Amino acid sequence: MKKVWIYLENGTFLEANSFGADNTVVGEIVFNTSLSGYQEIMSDPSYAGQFVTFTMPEIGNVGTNEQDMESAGAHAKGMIVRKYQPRYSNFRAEESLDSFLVKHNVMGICNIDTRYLTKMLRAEGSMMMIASSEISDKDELKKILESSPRIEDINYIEQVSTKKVYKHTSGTYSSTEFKYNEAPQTEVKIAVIDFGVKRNILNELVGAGIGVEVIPNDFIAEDLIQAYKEKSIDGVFLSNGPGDPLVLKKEQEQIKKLITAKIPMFGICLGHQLLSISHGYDTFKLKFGHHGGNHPVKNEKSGFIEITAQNHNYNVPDNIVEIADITHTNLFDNTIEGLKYKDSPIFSVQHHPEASPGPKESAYIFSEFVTLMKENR
Ligand SMILES: NC(=O)CC[C@H](N)C(=O)O
Repeated sequence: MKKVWIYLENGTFLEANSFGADNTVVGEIVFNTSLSGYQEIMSDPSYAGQFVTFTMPEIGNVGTNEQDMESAGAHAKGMIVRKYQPRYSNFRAEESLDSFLVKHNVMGICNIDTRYLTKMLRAEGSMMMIASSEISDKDELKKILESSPRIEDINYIEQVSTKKVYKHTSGTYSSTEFKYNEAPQTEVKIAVIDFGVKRNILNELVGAGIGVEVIPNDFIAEDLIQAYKEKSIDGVFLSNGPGDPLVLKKEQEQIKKLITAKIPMFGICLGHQLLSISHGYDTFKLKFGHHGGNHPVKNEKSGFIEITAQNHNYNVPDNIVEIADITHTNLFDNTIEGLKYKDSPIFSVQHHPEASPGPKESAYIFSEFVTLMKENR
């Protein structure tokens, strides 16, 4: 097998084997504890700029297929796994994970102690790293890493947002019939602002009876306010997306105008963070973030515990309770997972109700958005 070398900013230097694309790449290393869904994770645009360490020890055994893509490409810088399994076996598989990574120019790093890496990241926090299938010299890798921009210095949204407006019409995916369900009758219409949206969010919105038009990140608030006044949209959805939400100044300015216009809004993950920042409450960085498919979240309204899919490094601050009610709380670390703003038709969640990969028990949230829009029509 080909060799690969990785160097982390805390001085850790390791040799491992590589699959997927050959390259020399700098990114932020995080760990993900999901047991399944490696393809959905690699094609989730929110991972742009990051290396994902999988705690699941064997990866690759179900191959990859077109239906499970969360976007048109694979956006993570690389994946780090204990064991890469080249022999895949699944009736939906179309190609191996190796050729999938080559096609999307993403590095695969294997035969590495991912438990050691995960424990280190848990103790020291997410950090920058470099991986190379070409350079084996530690000092040279260190030099490149130190002269490269950090994740918070790069605007990854520009790379992953759509360049043109489009309508999304596909409904939710049936995991018993292995096909997309027919979209129900449209009850309300929205504009989805694409910061790197996952396809399954669009599927769930459509599946809840929402007409969906996806627009680029460089949207103009006045156009949406006009569309809302003319009743050609009933609300706005703010998507998930990569990187540090604090760097997205242009987007925050536009969102502030939508808040003032009292347009019904719903945000997931990065969208949730941008709503907080645009209300004047800046996000902070968690030590190692939440990336996995088993995070218990308490629904503060019903009292029920939902097991959720998560993928974020940043969080909204506790003092946002001055202007919003907490609707959901993470039971791993008590951080805020969901908000309903007190005087406006706006709510948002930090976790991923669309799952994909992960449990689907938070999917009711999409119907709550429909109710909110109907109530404010
Ligand atoms: N999935 C997302 O939208 C992630 C949001 C943001 N990039 C974070 O890491 O917190």
